[in-house]
Amino acid sequence: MANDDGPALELVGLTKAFNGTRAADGVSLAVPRGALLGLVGPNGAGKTTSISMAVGLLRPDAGTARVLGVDMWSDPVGAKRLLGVLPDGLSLPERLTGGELLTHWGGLRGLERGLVRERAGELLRVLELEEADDRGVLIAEYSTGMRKKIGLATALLHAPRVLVLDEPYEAVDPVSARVLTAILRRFTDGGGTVVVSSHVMALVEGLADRVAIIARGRVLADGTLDGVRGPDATLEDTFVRLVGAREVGEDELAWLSS
Ligand SMILES: Nc1ncnc2c1ncn2[C@@H]1O[C@H](COP(=O)(O)OP(=O)(O)OP(=O)(O)O)[C@@H](O)[C@H]1O
Repeated sequence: MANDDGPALELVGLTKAFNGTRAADGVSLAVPRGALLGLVGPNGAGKTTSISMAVGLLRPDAGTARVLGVDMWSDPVGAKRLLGVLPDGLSLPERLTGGELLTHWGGLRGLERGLVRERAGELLRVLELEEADDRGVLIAEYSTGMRKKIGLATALLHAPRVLVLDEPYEAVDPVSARVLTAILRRFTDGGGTVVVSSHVMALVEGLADRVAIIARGRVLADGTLDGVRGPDATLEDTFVRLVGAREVGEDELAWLSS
């Protein structure tokens, strides 16, 4: 059973090595209820690995995750019921339309058919996928941004309490990005909790109230946006200071300007 207090999502010492190298090295985070947390880090930092372990897609070597107090690895069904996930590189059934996917997904989630029809129609409309659906466009024909949006719709369909979205804004046009932000705000206003990974610092600054910076498989900073970046710095300044910036030397890639 979900508990009534404590964090919405807890990552506890999550560790995973690939070929002897630790992609996540004791990642611990507590995301309070109602928070919108931005998870940022450079390429290869371990964001996707940590998220995948947190949502039950990748078995950790050590550590665990709890969703509203429900342990992901001892009660995966209970934990996943509370969770909506947009994974990295989501694979979708290409021969279905968006509407068919949502109908199928709702059935798998054990939702009543009428409710699925209602919610699916609303999600397709709000995410501006309705017109393509009316024309019978298959997911195989979707653009990258449309794939993100239908993935998000599957994450929302069962009205989860915690959303974990890996790069949800990637390839999404500015109008759809606004819709996505409005959906996430409504979700947190209603007491839901969101974790969003992103490379775009300005986006995280405008969206999140909490931030965690991860690099080389470790959490370097975690807290409120103001607490992490300080009163005078931007999130990007803080990120570069903690992660370290690489300058391109004058003699490097010289052949590009010859
Ligand atoms: N299945 C895998 N097999 C081997 N190595 C992996 C695997 N998945 C991830 N890695 C390695 O683990 C490290 C962390 O990768 P991860 O995808 O978690 O980083 P990330 O922070 O999500 O990066 P990006 O921002 O580039 O998406 C990288 O060095 C990556 O090469």
